[in-house]
Amino acid sequence: MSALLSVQSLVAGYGGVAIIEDINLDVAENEISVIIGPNGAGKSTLLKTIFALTARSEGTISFAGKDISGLKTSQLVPLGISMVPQSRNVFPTLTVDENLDVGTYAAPPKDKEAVRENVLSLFPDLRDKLGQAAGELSGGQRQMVAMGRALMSEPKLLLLDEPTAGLSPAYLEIIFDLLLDIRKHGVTILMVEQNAKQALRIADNGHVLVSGRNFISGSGESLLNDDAVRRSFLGGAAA
Ligand SMILES: Nc1ncnc2c1ncn2[C@@H]1O[C@H](COP(=O)(O)OP(=O)(O)OP(=O)(O)O)[C@@H](O)[C@H]1O
Repeated sequence: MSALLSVQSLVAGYGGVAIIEDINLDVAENEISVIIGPNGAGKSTLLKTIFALTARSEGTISFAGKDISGLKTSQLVPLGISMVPQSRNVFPTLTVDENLDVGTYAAPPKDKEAVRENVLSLFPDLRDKLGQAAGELSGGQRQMVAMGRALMSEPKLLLLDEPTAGLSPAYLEIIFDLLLDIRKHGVTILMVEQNAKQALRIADNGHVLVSGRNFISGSGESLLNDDAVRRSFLGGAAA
């Protein structure tokens, strides 16, 4: 099957300095794909470049068979790409419902109410918080609002930057279970995660990045069982 997202020979960075030096990566439709690697490897920069928030200088990015390399973020959302950034990913003074509504601005759905119901069915905990300011919620609940907002544009591909950052182990499991539910709704997921072992356990495929380049890619299971990956990126312990 051809890839939903294909990144070829990507070079990108900030102010003319390349952070992504040469990245190749394919994400198949309806898979969960995880990017791991050391701090500063360029993982967030890769996601931001795919979502046109960081400047690409070389290489191509294709989505659903179309070259999207030159498109702006506002053009990517209607095509079916959405992103949840790592931090400051909700509007704290807006209510939960207003935050969800913001997610429809760039690509208004035909039936907003049906999409909202669909999103709330994934995050039932948010139902009795709809009128509350998002800034008053716990970290895990805020992450649900951010993911819900991103899903309001009905994306085919959801980019998530460290969805479990700063969350308790209990919430970490909740978020990973939610990702499996989101995938069941037909959404393909590409995420960056520091909780690499847990993420690889639910992932179809993983990509280890080092210094802006591919180090190794493979199925989640094969990376969990790879000695070099275990030693250098998973804390050494058996999977
Ligand atoms: N807006 C920016 N302007 C300039 N340099 C930046 C910017 N954002 C990130 N960088 C630099 O790019 C490099 C890669 O950062 P990036 O956040 O992509 O790494 P990462 O692999 O996601 O790291 P972490 O796991 O620590 O989040 C770092 O050296 C960082 O300082």
